[in-house]
Parts: sequence; structure tokens; C-alpha cells
Amino acid sequence: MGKQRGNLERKYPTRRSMHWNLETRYRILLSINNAIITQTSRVKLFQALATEIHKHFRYDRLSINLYDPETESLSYFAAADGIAPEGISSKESRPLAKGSVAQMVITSKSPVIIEDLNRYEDLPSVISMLDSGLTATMAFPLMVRNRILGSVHFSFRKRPEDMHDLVEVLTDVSNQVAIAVDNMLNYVALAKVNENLERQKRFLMVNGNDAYHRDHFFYASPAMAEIMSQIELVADTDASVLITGETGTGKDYLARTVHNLSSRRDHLFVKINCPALTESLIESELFGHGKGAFTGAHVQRVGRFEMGNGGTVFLDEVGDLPANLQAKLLQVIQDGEFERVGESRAIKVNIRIIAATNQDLENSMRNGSFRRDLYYRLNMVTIHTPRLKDRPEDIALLVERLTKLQAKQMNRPAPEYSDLALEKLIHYHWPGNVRELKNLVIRLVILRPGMRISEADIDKILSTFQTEQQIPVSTLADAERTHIERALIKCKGVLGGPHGAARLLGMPRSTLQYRLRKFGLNPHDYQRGEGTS
Ligand SMILES: Nc1ncnc2c1ncn2[C@@H]1O[C@H](COP(=O)(O)OP(=O)(O)OP(=O)(O)O)[C@@H](O)[C@H]1O
Repeated sequence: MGKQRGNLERKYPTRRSMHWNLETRYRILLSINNAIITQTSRVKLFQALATEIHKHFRYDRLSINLYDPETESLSYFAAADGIAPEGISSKESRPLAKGSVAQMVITSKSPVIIEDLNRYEDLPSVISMLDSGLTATMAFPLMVRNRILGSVHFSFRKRPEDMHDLVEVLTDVSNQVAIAVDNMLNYVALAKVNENLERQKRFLMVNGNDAYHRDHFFYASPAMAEIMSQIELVADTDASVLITGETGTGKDYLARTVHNLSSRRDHLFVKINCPALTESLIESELFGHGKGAFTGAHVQRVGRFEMGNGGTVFLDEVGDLPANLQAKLLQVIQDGEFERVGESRAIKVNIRIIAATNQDLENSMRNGSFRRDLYYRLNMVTIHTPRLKDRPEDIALLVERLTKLQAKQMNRPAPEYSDLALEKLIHYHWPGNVRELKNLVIRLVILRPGMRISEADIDKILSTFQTEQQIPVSTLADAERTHIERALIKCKGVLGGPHGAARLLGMPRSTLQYRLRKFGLNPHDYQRGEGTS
């Protein structure tokens, strides 16, 4: 289309409307606004808009186009109201056609008014309108925060007599429509994000941790059977539960079982590994923080207690909680509320607390490292998980079931155990409890798939376990020094360059030199590619 013709028809004097004085205009805008703000779907919003606009103006076709700048395409916000010209698909998105009315509005970001469509027969989009009896059209850009969302089009069989006034009023109406469309798009996008999160949450709750799957917990001992019946009794109450026992005895699993058997099962089980909480971020991790609460807090963060609302918060290794947090935790348990870091608004939560420890908390209370009042809050019910060696009835069953399970998960044939091999396992002292047994089984499934396991095999694997446990763990500084020395030997004392130790260690030469001074190492001592001792 000739640009001149478009501009010519687009220019309108801004004069006060004869028909619609200011008061009437406000009333119209208010009634349109009221009709659209409560809508929660695109279709309903569009219908409400069309109905409301029709009360005040006569049109023969109303449509809203959404523009996608990335693909330079258009799609309808909802099916158009009124006359549907042929050849315009209301479902799929279509490229923004050159010379179309929508393209002119979107690229110029200003209204396009065509009083007589007959004069623009050369435009494809006009032909289909003319064919369906439309003779005039007005299109307005939908702008929000300087961004073009699309265009709204009003078309007429007969040119309205009050065209000039109508343009003025419809410009205001279009601004209103733009806000409503923007809100709706954001609303729909947010609802989608929420739906996805909800789906992911459900997936994680069902499939999250196979190690703690309900059918993957095995026991045959009366001691464990007694514990399971206690758990069933306590699960559907809100009583706090303290689970004690050595590492690897199944405390974590039991905590999840309490949650899964309770009416809180549809909410989250939030685990807090107390020793892993770093001093500096501990509070924001647990209670969340407001935006800008401290340097680096760019967005608001929901803490673990808030996440667990309605569900269960599991405090693993609670004996390691520092004193200041013990006080805070007590307060949260007592009041059922807390504040995010940097915010003063109290957040109410309904959580059930389960705590676990392998420490003797009674002793910690006596020596003052654990608060007595917190202890009594945490252990309305105490469940003690016995060591594996104290429930030998479980061992054979665990070996057999875990072997089958692991073999299936790794898609390998399960090894079989000789009687003597099993006997050996039953009499082993299992310092790492079930976790250690599970590790042993995993190794056997990997190293001896489908084979028969002899007593000698068990002896061998248990001796490697013991050796591993006996190798002393060096300090980080010692490990770093040894590692740097290995690099110096390999590079024959050369620090810089492509074959130097700095490159090998992935650190700047200056940093390496600093470390050498710190450890009292001299690169010259390694020139022969050997160590100093
Ligand atoms: N009875 C059981 N049946 C099957 N697997 C078990 C059983 N008990 C423990 N496990 C497995 O042993 C591993 C350790 O269990 P869990 O994490 O519950 O122990 P824990 O007492 O919480 O250990 P920690 O104190 O070190 O956190 C997990 O992989 C768990 O699935």
C-alpha cells in the first residue's frame, strides 16, 4: 500500500468529541474495565469485552491480534466477534503480512483508520474484508510499557457517521484493552508455571528418592516390626518425633515413612541436613529472605520452613544445630511463625517436626550444648533404630532383597550367595549398618553379576571395606601440599608455560607461587622429576 494513502487516512484532528463528553467516556471506560478485570481466561475476557463494547458502539467485527516479535507472526487473542472474512484462520499463527492493516499498526505503533476499504483493493487483507461486506476499519496498537502486544481491530459494514469521535474514544478503549490483554497473558503464563511446578512437585513426591521407596524397605526382626507399629500409631498425629540411632540404620527412611503415613503426605517432606548448613546463610536457608535483605539477595527466597508448610520438616543430625539456631527453632515450633531475613512480617506455618540424631542428646543437654527446652519439644515420641548387628534376623533378608533390587535397577543378573557367604555376612559387625550392607551388595552386583558368591569373596570385599575405613583421612592442607608436589614432579619443577605446573593445576602462576611459599616448597627440588624424600 502506498505509504501516503495510509498516512493520509490515519491523520485525525484531536478535537473534543461531540457525542461522548468526558463524563460519558469515563463511564464507558469504567464499565469496560469492570467487565474485564474479573475474567480468568482469554476467551471469557474477549467475550466480556465484546459484549461491553457492543453496549456503547456498533461494530460488525471485533478482533484482537497478538504479535510475536521473535517470529514476526500474528495470532488471534481469541476467535473474532462478528463477521468472519474467509481465508483468515482464527487458530494458527500467521506471518505478519507486508502491507496488511495489522502490519501498518504494529510497525508504526499508531492507529490506522480506513474509512473506505474500496480504495485499498490492492491489499490482500482488505479484499477478504470487502468480500464479506465490510467497508471501513479502525485498528489500534496495543501498547504496554512501551512494548507492542498486538492490535485491536474494529470493522464496519457501513462507515460510522461519527467516525472522528469514535476514533478518539476507541483510542482510550484500546489502551484499556492493552492492559487487560497484558494482564491476561501474564496470568496465563503464571498459571502455566504454577501448573508445571505442581506437576513436578507431584512427580518428585512419588518418584523422588527411590532409596526411600515404600516397597524398598525390608525387615524381619521383631525389633523393627515393633518400630513400624509405633510409627503407624504416631504417624497421623502432629506429635514431634525424635529418631535416634547410629548412622545408616534407616532413620531418614523412618522419618519419610511417618510423613507418608500421615495426612500431610500431599505436602512436602522437607529435609534439612543441619551440619551442612553454612553459618553465613543458615538463616536465609531456613527462614527465607526478602528482596534486597543483604548483598546478593536479588530476589525473594522462600526458606525451608515455608516450603514445608502443611507438610513435614525433617531436621537430620539435629544435635549439630548451633546454639543461636536452637533458640530460633524453638521459637518457630512454639509460635508456628517466623520472619524472613530482612522482613518484619510474621509468616505463619503449620509444620510437623521430625528430628534425627546419632548423638546422645541427653548427654549434650547435660554438658550444655543442646537446649533442654528444645529437646523436650522435639521428642514427644522417641524412636530408637537398633544397630544392624543387634537385629541379625534382618541381615539375610536385606542381602537377598537389596541384591535383587539393585540387580534389577542396574539391569544385571543378580549374584547368588553360598550358605557360608551368607553366614559370614550375618556374623559381620556392620559398623556402617544398612548403608554399608547396601554398598557391599552394590559392589557385588557390579563385580560379580550372576555369579555365585563364596565365603572367600565376602572375606575379600569386607577386608577392602575395612582397609578403606582404616586409611586415615589427611587434612585438606596436607592433601593440597601432596597434590602440588605431584604436579611439580610431573612438570620437573617448571611452573609457567604450557607444560608448567600452574597450567596443570588450573591456577594462575602467582597463586601457585604463593602456595609454594606457604608450604615451604622449592620448585628446584623437583627438577629431576622426583620428590624431595
Ligand atoms: N530396612 C531397610 N531396608 C532397605 N534399605 C534400607 C533399610 N534401612 C536403611 N536402608 C537404606 O540404607 C541407606 C541409609 O539409610 P538412612 O539414610 O535412612 O539411614 P540414617 O540412619 O538416616 O543414616 P544417617 O544417620 O547417616 O543419615 C539408605 O539408602 C536406605 O535406603
